[in-house]
Amino acid sequence: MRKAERDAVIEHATQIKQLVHDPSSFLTELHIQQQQYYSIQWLTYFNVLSQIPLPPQAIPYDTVAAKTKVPRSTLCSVARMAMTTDFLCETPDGSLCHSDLSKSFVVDAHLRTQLKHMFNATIPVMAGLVQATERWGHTRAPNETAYNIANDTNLPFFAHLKARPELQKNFEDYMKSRAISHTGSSVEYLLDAFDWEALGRATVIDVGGSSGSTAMMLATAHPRLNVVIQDLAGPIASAQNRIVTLPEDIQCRVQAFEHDFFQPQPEKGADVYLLRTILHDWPDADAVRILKGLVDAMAPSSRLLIMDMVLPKPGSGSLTQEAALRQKDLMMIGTFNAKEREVEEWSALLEEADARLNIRSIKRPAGSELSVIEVSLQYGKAVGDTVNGEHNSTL
Ligand SMILES: C[S@@+](CC[C@H](N)C(=O)[O-])C[C@H]1O[C@@H](n2cnc3c(N)ncnc32)[C@H](O)[C@@H]1O
Repeated sequence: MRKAERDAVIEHATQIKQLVHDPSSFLTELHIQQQQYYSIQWLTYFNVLSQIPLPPQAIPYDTVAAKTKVPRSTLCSVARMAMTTDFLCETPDGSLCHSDLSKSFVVDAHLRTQLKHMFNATIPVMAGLVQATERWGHTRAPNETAYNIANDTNLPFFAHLKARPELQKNFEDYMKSRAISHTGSSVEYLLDAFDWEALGRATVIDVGGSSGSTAMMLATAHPRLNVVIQDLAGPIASAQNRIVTLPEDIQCRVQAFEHDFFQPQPEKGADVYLLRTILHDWPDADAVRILKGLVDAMAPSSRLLIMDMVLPKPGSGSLTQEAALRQKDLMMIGTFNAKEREVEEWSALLEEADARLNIRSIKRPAGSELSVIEVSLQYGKAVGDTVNGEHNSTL
């Protein structure tokens, strides 16, 4: 089934369920959801999934319990709760086997990375939000967040990653896996949201480009593009390791340099400056500093592409899509005291950075969680090309 059709079915099912719920059934469902979540976490933590052979084979509970050193009865109860989400199944003779869903998390390393990231990084942050709000209230400080509570550190997120290389690697792996395999945040959507061919021979600066998934994808798809990845030392080292594995004709058009985006931008007058999932990590004051640094480097013909979420108004569209975006908004609050932004907030942010920054268009390719905001440097509003395709909005 195509993603758009699947999303539509899930949306209808969600709406129907909400129509028939009463408070009691709602409460029961909340209980069930948290137990389903913790069951899958338990199974992952004790490496149960990797002990179960791939379909059509099955394995007795006793054998899995012995191999993973967990009590058989707990394994049985936890696995059977997970099965209520179609995660794992049981044969008629009572052996444990994979469902198509649980099998995916064994055979696909990217999905496994995202599942582990959710357990180890995302959920603990959300769990720390009560304490963070209680302790720091209205703060915007980057080290007074739920992340600081969850990780028992005084360091802001990126400084903490720098101090803990294993966390830095996990985060890079997570960003890479989402860029490659997450259906809503694949880097490929960037191809559909901007006319790259029209640039001809051009230079793209991927500001905060991490280990280079976006840059490599762009350089592969468009042979006339040179792409420069800029990031902190750790991700740049990873990017450089990946660049040397590229085919020669692509490798020569991708470069990676350490650059702090709070410092003046060294690459002046580039055709495109790309900020992909960067500004949502920062409160307005910092986001403005990042933008000002780019404005100083932009030529009148330069384009700034911001690929980030544009939050919908509450209840204005699909509930399930809105929830997926709001989940990110809460993560940005919990991790950075930052946020996802609504369209008016994007306009205000750009205006605050420099009154010449004009939004030319906002496009959200079908299926993408992220929109691409195309911005140029000029006085007066651009008219005519403010389109928004299937998923675009007019400003
Ligand atoms: C959410 S990730 C986005 C990565 C990439 N643009 C993508 O879309 O996959 C944010 C990136 O910003 C980088 N970053 C954080 N602080 C930075 C700074 N001061 N200067 C440059 N890069 C920074 C991080 O290392 C990380 O790679």
